[in-house]
Amino acid sequence: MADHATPIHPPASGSWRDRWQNFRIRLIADPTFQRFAAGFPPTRWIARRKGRALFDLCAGFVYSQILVAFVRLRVAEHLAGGPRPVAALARDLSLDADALERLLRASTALGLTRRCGEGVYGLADLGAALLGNAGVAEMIEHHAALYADLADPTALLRGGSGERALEHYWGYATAEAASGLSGDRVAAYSELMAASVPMVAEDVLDAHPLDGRRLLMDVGGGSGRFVAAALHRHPGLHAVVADLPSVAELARDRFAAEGLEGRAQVAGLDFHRDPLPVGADVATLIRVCFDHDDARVARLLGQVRAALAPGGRLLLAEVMTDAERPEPIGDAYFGFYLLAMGRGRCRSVEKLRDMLRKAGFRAVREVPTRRPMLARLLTAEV
Ligand SMILES: C[S@@+](CC[C@H](N)C(=O)[O-])C[C@H]1O[C@@H](n2cnc3c(N)ncnc32)[C@H](O)[C@@H]1O
Repeated sequence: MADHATPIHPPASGSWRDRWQNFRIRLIADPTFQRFAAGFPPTRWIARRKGRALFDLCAGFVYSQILVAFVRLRVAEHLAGGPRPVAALARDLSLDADALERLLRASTALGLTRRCGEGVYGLADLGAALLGNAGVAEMIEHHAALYADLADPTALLRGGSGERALEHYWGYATAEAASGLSGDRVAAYSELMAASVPMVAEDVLDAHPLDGRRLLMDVGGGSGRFVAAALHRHPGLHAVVADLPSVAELARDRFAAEGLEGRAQVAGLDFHRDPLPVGADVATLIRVCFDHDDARVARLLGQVRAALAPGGRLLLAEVMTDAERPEPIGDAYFGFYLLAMGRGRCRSVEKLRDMLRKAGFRAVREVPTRRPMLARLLTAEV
């Protein structure tokens, strides 16, 4: 590795911290030091931990594909009743017992299952967590499209050629006229969003109950699952979902099926082109802004502010990143997911706060949510 390594030069000047960092980096890149650190008792554990972290980075795609097999074969569901012998499970899954044991050993190493005795496996914490979460399983299946787009990551960074799988999947991201997207083009992503939004809805509505609010407008509200959750919690509340026409129809169907049609309306529109319905005293943008570039988000925030009634409040919830310290979900996962999709970026609280202020909102506040890795929440006043 070090034979091909580019020499690292210390900066001519800089703080002692920079000089120390540069010294460390040169040292770690040196193969002689690597060998020494791996054997020297005081540094051995650090070297092993870092080596393991680097190996996990190399092997991450294999781990993900083991997870896909685990989900597709519904292993967690088959172990929900308790530990089972491999042979019996193999019969249920129509899989060769050796192949299944290989999968179970791998999923045990990854914390999904545990070995309970010779040839017997049961669920471990991560496998059990999957059981209670249909949205995660759908997301794992959906990752097949992202996996295809990431096959050549440098081509992706260079802009690539031809339509990417995610670009096609999220038809609105790069469409010239998103309001023309047919029901077929929006069905898959709307279903995926409906499967994954309940946890976000719970966290947002727990962090910021809508007591005392009269009319909620959920902008980019998808097939209405967030609105349905809000209406079930707050019997005095009315709501409107503003989304693309074919998605708004899905929300209309949901409201009819859940007996909410008297309290929930839909507005089929393109929020980049058409005005939003006016008069709501609370608006929500749930997992919407990160799909779009800055200029469009700035315009959309201005539109939402103009549509809200005096005294109205906006709740903006999505994954946010840290301005100073890049982190895995916002910067690595969403950074590349949105790159494949063709639009959007994960923004920091500071960036969104600034955009909200520029759109005319005041008193922007972050309200802590239970699972910030799913969504952080900003509120802003008209
Ligand atoms: C990532 S989904 C989030 C859906 C929902 N808020 C949730 O969290 O499950 C983004 C939503 O924004 C809608 N959307 C995207 N571009 C739009 C546009 N130009 N006009 C109206 N809706 C749009 C999509 O149809 C989709 O339902």
